[in-house]
Amino acid sequence: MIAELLPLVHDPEAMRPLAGLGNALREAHELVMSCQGRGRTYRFFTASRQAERFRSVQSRIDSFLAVFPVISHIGITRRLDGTGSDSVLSRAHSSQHAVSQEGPEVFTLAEITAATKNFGVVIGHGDSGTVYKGKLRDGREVAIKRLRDGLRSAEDTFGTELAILHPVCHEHIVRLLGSCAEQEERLLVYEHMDNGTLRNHLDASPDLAAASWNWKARVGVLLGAARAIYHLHCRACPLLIHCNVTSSNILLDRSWTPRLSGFGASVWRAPDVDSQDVDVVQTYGYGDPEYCSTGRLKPATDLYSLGVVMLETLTGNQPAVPVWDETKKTMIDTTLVSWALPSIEAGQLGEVLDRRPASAPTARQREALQLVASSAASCLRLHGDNRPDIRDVVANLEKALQIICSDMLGRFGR
Ligand SMILES: Nc1ncnc2c1ncn2[C@@H]1O[C@H](COP(=O)(O)OP(=O)(O)OP(=O)(O)O)[C@@H](O)[C@H]1O
Repeated sequence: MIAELLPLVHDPEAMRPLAGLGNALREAHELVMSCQGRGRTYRFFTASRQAERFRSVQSRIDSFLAVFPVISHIGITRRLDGTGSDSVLSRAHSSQHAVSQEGPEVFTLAEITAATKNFGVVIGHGDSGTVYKGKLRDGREVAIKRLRDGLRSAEDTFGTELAILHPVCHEHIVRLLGSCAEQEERLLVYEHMDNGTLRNHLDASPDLAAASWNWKARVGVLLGAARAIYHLHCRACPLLIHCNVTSSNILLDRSWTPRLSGFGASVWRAPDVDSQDVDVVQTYGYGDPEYCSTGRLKPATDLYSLGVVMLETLTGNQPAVPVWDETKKTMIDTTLVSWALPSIEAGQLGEVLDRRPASAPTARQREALQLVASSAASCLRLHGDNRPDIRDVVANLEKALQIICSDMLGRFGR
């Protein structure tokens, strides 16, 4: 497979998904050479570190192999088209949100250490590592994810985000600017998002949430996230499934534009198949029950997680809700879906609606929020095939936002 991919490394249409393959192979070669002709004592003392480096480079090579079906699809399509210039990829690239024109920047550890003032300001923690604030020499503000040393999943995240996220360029998706892989360090450098995550804002105190976090803002954030997923499912090249849509992975930039992040578990969507056999660990509370029981991943898996995010945004609750258990006489956690969905399906949205944005929404606001709630309910259907297409979700959210905006115009004359 590698032999078939290599000639495409410099192909204008395939080079972006394959950016970094050459480096990964070179690193693997250097590792093999560094082990040869060494004495037993050297091998004894360096074995575990070398094994770790082998695992790391192998996971990066694996992530390139995952794109093989897409790349061969390009070749076949191009041969069938009999043209190199108007292939499927060229047409997709001509869309407004094209892929990035350059490969990821490679930073030295010294540059990263200087940018973060020796990893001085922590802005977040995730499963795969810690995120630091930084400022590059040219003045760009960045968020730098320092992946946890020695963690296999962290190595996977590094390879996957570089191969998958870097080529994606869209107004509602966080930009991955570059990386650093030096010594044991694996670092990813993103544009800095100044206004935190959707989760941060839903957790904010009632005063703050009421002031800055009205229904227009909330539906606008959902619409941005849905447009990002639409781009991944229907426009990106190659197509992608995000696999980890959560309210903590929806960040807000300086102008409060929502931007989807957290691509460490994402996968390329194989062309012409309904579902694919992929091992993905979903965040608790967001897991698609169909995927959990079948292990078959579909774009509809992202729709389920988006449905949970929509419920969080409507109710203000976390994906796990503490409720009183009468038989156990104690508080237990239940899922937000089982807590909120029955009320929504019974037409009683008001019972679960967050009261912080407005204790009594106007009739037009209620109409818009009902539209969002119905969309959420359809995303949360058990069978993926019964969930809507992401295009329908985008259309519903656009309509809901339009109703809220025209209601505001009518009331405030703005
Ligand atoms: N580009 C960014 N700008 C500002 N803050 C960020 C950025 N990226 C991440 N963060 C902050 O760091 C936190 C952890 O990041 P992230 O969720 O991407 O880490 P992770 O290890 O991939 O986590 P997980 O796998 O659990 O999603 C985020 O919740 C957010 O608060």
